[in-house]
Amino acid sequence: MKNISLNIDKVAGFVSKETIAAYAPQVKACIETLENGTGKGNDFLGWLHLPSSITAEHLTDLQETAQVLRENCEVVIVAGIGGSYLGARAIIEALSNSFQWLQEKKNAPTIIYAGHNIGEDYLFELTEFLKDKKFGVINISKSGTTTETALAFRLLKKQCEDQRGKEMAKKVIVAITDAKKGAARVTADKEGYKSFIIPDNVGGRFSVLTPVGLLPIAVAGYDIIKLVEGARTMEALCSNPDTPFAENPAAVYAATRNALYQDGKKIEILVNFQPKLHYVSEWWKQLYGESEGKENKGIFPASVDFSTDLHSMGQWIQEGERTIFETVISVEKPNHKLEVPSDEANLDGLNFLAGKRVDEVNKMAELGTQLAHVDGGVPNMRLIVPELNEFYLGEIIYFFEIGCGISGYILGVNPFNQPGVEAYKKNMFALLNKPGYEEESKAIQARL
Ligand SMILES: O=P(O)(O)OC[C@H]1O[C@](O)(CO)[C@@H](O)[C@@H]1O
Repeated sequence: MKNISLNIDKVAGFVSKETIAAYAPQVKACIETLENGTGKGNDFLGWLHLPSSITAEHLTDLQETAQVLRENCEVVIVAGIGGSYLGARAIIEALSNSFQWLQEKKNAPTIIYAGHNIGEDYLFELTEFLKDKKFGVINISKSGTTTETALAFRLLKKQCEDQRGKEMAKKVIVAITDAKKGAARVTADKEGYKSFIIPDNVGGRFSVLTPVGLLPIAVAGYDIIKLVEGARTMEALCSNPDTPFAENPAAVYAATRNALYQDGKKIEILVNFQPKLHYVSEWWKQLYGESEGKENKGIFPASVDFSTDLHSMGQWIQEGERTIFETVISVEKPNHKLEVPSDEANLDGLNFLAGKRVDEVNKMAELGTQLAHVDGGVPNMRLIVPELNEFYLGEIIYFFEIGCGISGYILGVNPFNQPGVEAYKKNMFALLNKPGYEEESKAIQARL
């Protein structure tokens, strides 16, 4: 069976293959540091061997819980923010029919996301939509205290209990949170919800292969066993310090992006040519942004959906400041076949494409874009994915996770903390006069 692979040929005109290969000893040392748990943030390495440590019993428990939600809900709300929803959304959207929620006949509950914003209209419209729906909630928060998620859950819990009764609510609300601490844990224990634990040593952005991602994915009807199998395959290949550098795609990825960064390429754009991958990019942006953006360092992770964004951001990428490089997620084979029809009148002049698959057109757009961007001064890597299924998405998850751990260590930061995100929270709590923030409230009021 094929695996995902990384092609860096189109980086060679910017940093040489020798420069990248010279990172091999450092990369090996970074993998050993991860493996031995001797580096920065070593209390958050639970993701490293997570795929191989997931038991069949755990997967069965998740599948059985998913089944309860599938049988009792038309809609399931996944309430969470950042790492507590992006991984699930990335996988579910990558695997779903693009028009899933418009389908009349459904074989799984519609998954809706909440708790990732504080938009009053969003929450109002959601509660309105849910009024006549049999809905359930998966409440996900590692800390159990994140304001966005807690606020949405407060509304959803009440509505679910009012609409479906306390007993049914107990059945269709599931909590995924810390084993002991946080408001989500307290509520789950008090109300008797089924709950799953987010291990202490797995940070939010590395948690997609814990119940945080696996339960929503199973509820949506996707095969979590295959997803974990894919991740295990990459774990065996990429977390082994003895895998030769050139055969370890995550090692090569981490080395290449750092070599480019040293060469002045400060922005990495994750590119896809399949709109279903939009949320894979959103997940990736948090993974790399929170892990590396600190100590006034770090590649800025950006993303585009092509060819859509070639008609908006394409100009900037082709001719703007030359501080960017691209990593393209290139899916080899689509899951469906659609040919361009021939048309006798040929008014649109497209008969030269008649009989070709739409994907052939897309692939030429991809190749043409790569060549144009490289000509324009944008180094280009390609992550080649044989097809979009659970197995390869599992490979993608682990590839990017360990690539991030290695890359953060090359950069010299702690890739597993996120101290910077507290600043806005502190100000918001002070502005809202949260109990315990009296001093901060006074200080911030004086600044306004
Ligand atoms: O799961 P929690 O604790 O609600 O946190 C959600 C997200 O918020 C952050 O902690 C940032 O505040 C992320 O790192 C995390 O993924």
